[in-house]
Amino acid sequence: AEQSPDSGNVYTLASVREDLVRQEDTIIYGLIERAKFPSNPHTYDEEYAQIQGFCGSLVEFVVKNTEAIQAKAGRYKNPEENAFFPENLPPSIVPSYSFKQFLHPGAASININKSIWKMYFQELLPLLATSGDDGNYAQTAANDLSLLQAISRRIHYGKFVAEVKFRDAPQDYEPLIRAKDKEGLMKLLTFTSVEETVRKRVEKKAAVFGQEVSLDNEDDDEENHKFDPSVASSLYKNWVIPFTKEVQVEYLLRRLD
Ligand SMILES: O=C(O)C(=O)C[C@]1(C(=O)O)C=C[C@@H](O)C=C1
Repeated sequence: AEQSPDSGNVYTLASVREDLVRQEDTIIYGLIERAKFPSNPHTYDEEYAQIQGFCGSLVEFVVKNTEAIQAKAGRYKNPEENAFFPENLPPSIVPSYSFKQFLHPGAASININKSIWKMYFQELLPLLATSGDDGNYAQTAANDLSLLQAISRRIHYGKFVAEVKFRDAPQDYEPLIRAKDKEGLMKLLTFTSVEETVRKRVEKKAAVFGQEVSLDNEDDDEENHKFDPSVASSLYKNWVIPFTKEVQVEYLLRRLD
């Protein structure tokens, strides 16, 4: 297709919302994959891990080392990605793609993965995983990481949502930014009906994607889900949407620097 001179503007409110909808699928599959394993407490227990030359739990070991490999392979060159342990990540060793400079440079300093990490282990996992131990600690940690990454990517995508909203109505945002009016910004960027639609769709997707599929119609079992669909809507209602909004406010506060 022919590129218009304005094709630097690849993001619109419709396109970022479409992207958020697609990211729901990734998060829900991530929930299904993590729910496949029981709680497996040894994955998170520093005393149990006893890894030579490493201080921390098995999940920290897997996340830190996987992030280091992915950093070398260029993952964090993409402004949509934010590491959980950004300190001391090795540089990329692969040729770099030139990503569109869409965000204000202040975006790079926003990383709320510490809050996401805490929410994930303290709030989400107890709702999602049945208690038990099946020994699959490494697999459990790997599934934790891919779900954490999907949630983090979704939440930090708020930077793009905020930039689009700012460009669409700078006259509304600028006075609030100058006044550092967090509450006013929060109100201006909120669309309650959109949030409700998101929550309902996520719950429906969780029920549909988590269904047992059988070829015999009689056997279709609406009750037997791979995880409780209300966990997905709670995740969005209590954490994903509020964190996405927090990222938007943080981004906007830096937008005129
Ligand atoms: O769609 C938007 O406008 C967003 O900012 C995203 C989002 C969300 O996290 O789903 C957050 C705030 C809005 O109130 C509605 C939805």
